[in-house]
Amino acid sequence: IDLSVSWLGLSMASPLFNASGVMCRHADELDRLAASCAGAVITKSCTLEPRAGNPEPRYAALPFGSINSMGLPNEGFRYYLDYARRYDYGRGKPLFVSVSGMSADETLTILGELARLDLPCLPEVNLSCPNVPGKPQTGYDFAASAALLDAIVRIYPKTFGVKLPPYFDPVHFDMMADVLRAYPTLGFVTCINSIGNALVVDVERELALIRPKDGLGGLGGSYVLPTALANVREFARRLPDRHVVGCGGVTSGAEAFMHILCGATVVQIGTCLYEEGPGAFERIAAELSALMRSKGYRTLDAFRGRLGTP
Ligand SMILES: C=Cc1c(C(=O)O)[nH]c(=O)[nH]c1=O
Repeated sequence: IDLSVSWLGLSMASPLFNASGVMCRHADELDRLAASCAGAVITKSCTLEPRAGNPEPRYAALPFGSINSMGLPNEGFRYYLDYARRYDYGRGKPLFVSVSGMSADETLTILGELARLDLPCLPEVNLSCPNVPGKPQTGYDFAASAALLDAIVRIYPKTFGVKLPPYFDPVHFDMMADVLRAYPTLGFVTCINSIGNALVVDVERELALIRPKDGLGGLGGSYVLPTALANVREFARRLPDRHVVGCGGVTSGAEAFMHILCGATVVQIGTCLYEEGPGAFERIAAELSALMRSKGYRTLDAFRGRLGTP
């Protein structure tokens, strides 16, 4: 069974890696991911300046996933560019740098610096952070997304990707795909970010579970799997010459299989990684491999994007 993936000039021994935000804020965490069975590594979304993020409690594990309103805590883009400079690309694990400036200008400044360094890492531009009070999710504003992408391709000449929020209406799939299709250097779209502004209640204490935004936070984990799969399949259909990175609700080999069957090239793992630790990569890869064997598939290409309709 061959779980390898070659895409965007990269080669990965496993299609699984971390979702930005989980186990990737500090260099030691990133090194731990690089030493794990993950096929790649992506950094926590970065801003121009370091951020402490939102007041705690800001993360809670739930029966079927998680809720978070971290508020973009990160060490600042220079820290991650420095990590990207020192990273050992020779070990065959691609590095992705997630960028989520507090403004379009911040994002452009960060990408300009990244372009100047001309490193093998790829940017994943976050259009979907739901947890910075007062900061809208760019991905839900199609004109703002197009304007940002227009500016990005002027200052960043190489391949990049975007992290999208979940959409819930075919018209929105059409509109966002029309925006993204206009940028030939947009090599991948990551679907999905957390489902924003959910509210989880502690009945006994009669309190919201997390503090920021009076309890509103992004939902992750099994709760979001069906929405994630729909977004993966709908964008893979609309952007057949780009890659879709699946993200959302992967806790097992079967769910990784679902994402790839829906068209994902590779798959990110967030909540499950946060709760289980990096051993999740080995376990899920082994489960995926066993499932493929039972179905007679030897490679991911044998079933990628082949979901049918009854
Ligand atoms: C980058 C901020 C994000 C955060 C956060 O830092 O609160 N949480 C998410 O679920 N998705 C994000 O994109």
